Amino acid sequence: MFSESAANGFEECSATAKWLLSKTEIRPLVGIVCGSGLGSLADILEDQIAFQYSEIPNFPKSTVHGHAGRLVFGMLKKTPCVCMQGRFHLYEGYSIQKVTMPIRIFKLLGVETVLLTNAAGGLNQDYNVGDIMIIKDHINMPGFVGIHPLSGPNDERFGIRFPSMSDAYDRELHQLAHGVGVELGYGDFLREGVYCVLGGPSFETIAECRLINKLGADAVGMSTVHEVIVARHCGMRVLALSLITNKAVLSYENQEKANHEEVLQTGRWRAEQLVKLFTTLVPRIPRGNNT
Ligand SMILES: O=P(O)(O)O[C@H]1O[C@H](CO)[C@@H](O)[C@H]1O
Ligand SMILES: Nc1nc2[nH]cnc2c(=O)[nH]1
Repeated sequence: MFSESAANGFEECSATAKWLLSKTEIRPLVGIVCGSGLGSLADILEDQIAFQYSEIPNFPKSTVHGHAGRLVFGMLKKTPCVCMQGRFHLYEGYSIQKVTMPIRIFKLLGVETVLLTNAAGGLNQDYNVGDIMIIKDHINMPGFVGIHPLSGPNDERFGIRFPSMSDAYDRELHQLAHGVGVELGYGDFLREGVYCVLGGPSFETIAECRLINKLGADAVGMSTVHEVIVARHCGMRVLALSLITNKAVLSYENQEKANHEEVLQTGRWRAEQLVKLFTTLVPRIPRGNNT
């Protein structure tokens, strides 16, 4: 129906948002994106109305194990939410515009705050598997070579041509998440750090891990950053969390190898704590002050 070059164009996203709004009375203020193995976060929503991605006009399909491919609307305490149970990645073959299209749809649904989660490899040698890292900043590796979700003509209806990214990760939400984590007794495995995105789908070599660690990254993955940029471009506030699902291999003495099954297993193991974190956090998110 729509051409790929306009995959996240205003008209295309509006048509999809309009279709969704005609099927549910929920008007979400918070949008949640579930990372690999973290799909159970959607279960926290009450009075659910769920759509398979395949039935939503103009929506991509999930192809990765651990990403169910459902868009779930529901209430969390008194907050209306929408949750992507499964996200899209560049390595699936989607254009960067298609990967980030759901974030623009969030905006057009009325979402003010986006909560993103991902599974990531821990580069910081102090990190352990199962740590939850509040992302304070990112390194957009694909962006260094022009693979950027805002490349191409800018549509002012979404945002400005040159958006700042020095305030990409909302400091108030960061403090809120940290406070809730401590309150729930998660202090021992709560971190804050820098996330680096690479294209995937292969995991990193040892030399690549060493390089990005030296550049200042604490964790590495294949998602989130494009979504953050698009969310900030259109003025939604962002909180992003990485679950450290495996330790990145930085030494030739180490025989370990990253693998997707371990990533999913760690997701299932920590899901309960993430569910509690979100259930406590979401009702405390301030409303109506987009930046
Ligand atoms: O970032 P999410 O979607 O959590 O998934 C992460 O886990 C997968 C690798 O196991 C990659 O897709 C990586 O990006
Ligand atoms: N690139 C990358 N993505 C991941 N997702 C989960 N773990 C990893 C990892 O070690 N590297």
